[in-house]
Amino acid sequence: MADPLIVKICGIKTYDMLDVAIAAGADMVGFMHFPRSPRHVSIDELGGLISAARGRIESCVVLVNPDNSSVAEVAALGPDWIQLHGPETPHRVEAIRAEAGVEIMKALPIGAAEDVAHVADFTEVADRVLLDAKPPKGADRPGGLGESFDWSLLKALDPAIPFMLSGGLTPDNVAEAIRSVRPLGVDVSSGVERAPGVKDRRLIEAFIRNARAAS
Ligand SMILES: O=C(O)c1ccccc1N[C@@H]1O[C@H](COP(=O)(O)O)[C@@H](O)[C@H]1O
Repeated sequence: MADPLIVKICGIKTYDMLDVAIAAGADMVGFMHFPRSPRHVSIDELGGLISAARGRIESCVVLVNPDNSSVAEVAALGPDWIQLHGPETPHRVEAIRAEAGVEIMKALPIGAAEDVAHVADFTEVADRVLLDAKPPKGADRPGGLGESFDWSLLKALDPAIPFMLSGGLTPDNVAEAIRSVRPLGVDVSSGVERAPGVKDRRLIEAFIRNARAAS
């Protein structure tokens, strides 16, 4: 039997929405620590949210090209995962994993066949890879833009590489995404919001329901 689908709800900022994601059956929640994001939470807020998640759901802090002191500061809060969503090289991912002592998810931007070829460079240095849409030139952040990518590019990916899928997923397209690319898991942020940074309970519930039904 195939492993159960992992569903991650990212960009949670409030205790209410953390409770909603848990009650709706999510497996992971993500907290953004990146000031340019509409989902940014401060270090103090992160500490509280990670504690509230502990033992109830896996927590993941999303960082963009962090320096060693940010990694240490976040790792000390005890999240289950750190997601690296910037231009970190394989060497840097390996160093951060050693420094942090928590599981590392490496987000990789996919926009063309050459990006798919690059995924294998990260499978040994990260605990999991997350394939996201490549942001358009001039974007002010590397993710969380509600943009999807051409999933057919993933036909070229080595089928032995498990991956999470993100980028523009919504309650309406998540089932099709799962049937098309058979990911290990799905990750959503914008698609379960009613405005940038404002999560919506009904959208979270619909996303998880539709994802489970397709898996
Ligand atoms: O959410 C953000 O603002 C963000 C900023 C910087 C890096 C990553 C970010 N979000 C992550 O991007 C993917 C896809 O998001 P979406 O569903 O397309 O909005 C997801 O992992 C977000 O957490």
